[in-house]
Amino acid sequence: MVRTTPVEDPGDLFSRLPDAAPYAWVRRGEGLVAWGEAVRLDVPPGPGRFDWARDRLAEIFGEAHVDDDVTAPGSGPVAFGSFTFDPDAHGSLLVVPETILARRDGRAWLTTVGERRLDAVTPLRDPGRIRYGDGSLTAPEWQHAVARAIRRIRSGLLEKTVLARDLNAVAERAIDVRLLLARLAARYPECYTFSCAGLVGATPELLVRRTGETLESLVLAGTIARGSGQADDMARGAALFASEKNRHEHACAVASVRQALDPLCAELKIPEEPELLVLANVQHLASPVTGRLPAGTSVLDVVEAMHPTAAVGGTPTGRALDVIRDLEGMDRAGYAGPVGWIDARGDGEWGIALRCAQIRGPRARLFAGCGIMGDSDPASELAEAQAKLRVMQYALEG
Ligand SMILES: C=C(O[C@H]1C=CC=C(C(=O)O)[C@@H]1O)C(=O)O
Repeated sequence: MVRTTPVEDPGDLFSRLPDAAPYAWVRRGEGLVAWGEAVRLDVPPGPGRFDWARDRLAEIFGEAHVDDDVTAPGSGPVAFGSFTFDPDAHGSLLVVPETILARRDGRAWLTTVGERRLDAVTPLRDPGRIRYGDGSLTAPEWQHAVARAIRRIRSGLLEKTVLARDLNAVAERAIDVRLLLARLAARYPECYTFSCAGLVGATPELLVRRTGETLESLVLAGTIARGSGQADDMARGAALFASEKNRHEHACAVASVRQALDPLCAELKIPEEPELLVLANVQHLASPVTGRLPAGTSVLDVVEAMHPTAAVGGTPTGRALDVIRDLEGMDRAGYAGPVGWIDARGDGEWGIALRCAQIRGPRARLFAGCGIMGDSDPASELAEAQAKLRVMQYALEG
């Protein structure tokens, strides 16, 4: 029994979360937060994982008795999900939460699955001092891996790959995900602040939003650090635009999205030139994409067609993934995989899980990666990865 009813404006969505493992997808104060587990699906690895997930969800949603007084994208039953980057890895999952609180376009609603329970909102807990340790590779080892990838690109084997690194953190006390969400949303309002089964972050990259027949996506690739003032910032933004390396890196990502969406969309609009997306830590080249989908195409069909884009894989995809497997030296788990939500109509929003960490009790595993081209410089890529890691370091430390 699923019931959705309109509610008064709840204010800050995160402040309504009880101290349970929360689910969230929020940008500029709008989106969905949720808690409790009515249904949990562990998605079996393999090439058919998105089809399996879509079909199992359709069965589950089909069996529900739904009483929905709102009928908007995200009303009625919703599943949050996170898919591993590697289709053959375990760990992809979908959860239909028991309680969902949402706000969108001036409307707010509450969805409950089963009996309505009142969960007490406890005060946020500080995790205390954070200590960091190397992840799978030390910084010099990772730079070495980047140098090897550059050599393979220069030999003509591939055009682009994306190498990531991880960083381990341990707090004095269990990490309260709600605190991370609040800090991320305040500092990165342009990004999608997300939480799903311990994978928490603020990603600037929208893989796909499906609203009826309308598709939206935001392709990102090409990065430069923020400047020390407005003039410096603008000069850096202009340098990013003029950088052949970054424009080429961005063009690879756009081409991969075009290739994935062309067969799916009746209309597809991709601007000729990227624009600049300025975040608190870095600036990116960004291409907003829109398209029209045939009726009946679920958001998960689009996710399946798009993952992995060249923003997190490379060009050509197969060879780039071989290089990642060979040189990165780690399991990406949910990092760089699709994360988001889907409702019973097939509408939903999915991002690429970037600027994120996997949280387990007092431990966090932070991730960041960089597009590697033939003219990349390993030391600059390391600095870029460090700037991207700062997102979650800030969330942990405040
Ligand atoms: C792989 C990441 O970023 C991607 C998205 C935007 C810009 C990127 C870059 O310039 O390298 C990456 O392609 C990451 O943040 O871990």
